[in-house]
Amino acid sequence: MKNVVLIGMMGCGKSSVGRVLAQRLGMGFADTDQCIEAALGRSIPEIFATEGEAFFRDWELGVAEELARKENLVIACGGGLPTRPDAIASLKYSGTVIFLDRDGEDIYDHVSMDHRPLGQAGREAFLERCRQREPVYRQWAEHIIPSRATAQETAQAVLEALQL
Ligand SMILES: Nc1ncnc2c1ncn2[C@@H]1O[C@H](COP(=O)(O)OP(=O)(O)OP(=O)(O)O)[C@@H](O)[C@H]1O
Ligand SMILES: O=C(O)C1=C[C@@H](O)[C@@H](O)[C@H](O)C1
Ligand SMILES: [Mg+2]
Repeated sequence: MKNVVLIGMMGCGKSSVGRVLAQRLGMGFADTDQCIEAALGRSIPEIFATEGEAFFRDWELGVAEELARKENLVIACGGGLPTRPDAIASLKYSGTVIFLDRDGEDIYDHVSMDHRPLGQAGREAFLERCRQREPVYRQWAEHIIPSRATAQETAQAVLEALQL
């Protein structure tokens, strides 16, 4: 089976929905953020603080290319992965890309930004990043699924969109 690739803003629910989806589909689960943290033995905030964003994005590309060679996976992408066209292009080639569309205000007001280095410049900066990213997510997505219910309900909506 082709991969199912989840994209969307940080905190929209890719990791939580992805885990539920993988279980429901009997597929494996991979999370690009976790792959990078495991490979480097450091947390995302540490990586951003010591190496910077460009270094992280290069790793993200490498992980995307590696996962794209596999199949039968639900892949939760890092929120910024689609800002590198080469990274999301390789994953799109490997599967179906789903944009989990959750309102930026809802995310900022309810999701902790403690471990999200690019979420720490305040509410307006976060919402501006959402506005910049939205067309990018839309451009790559085959399906756009509102992510405003529980992870289970959002996973169910993804299954229906995939007709699975
Ligand atoms: N559809 C949803 N509606 C409301 N809250 C949700 C939804 N899906 C997940 N959540 C909650 O939002 C938080 C962020 O979810 P999650 O970590 O899955 O986001 P993410 O998209 O993987 O973020 P990141 O890009 O930073 O890895 C979690 O606390 C999760 O329980
Ligand atoms: O949206 C982003 O740029 C990010 C989202 C997270 O998944 C992590 O990849 C990291 O915090 C950066
Ligand atoms: Mg995640």
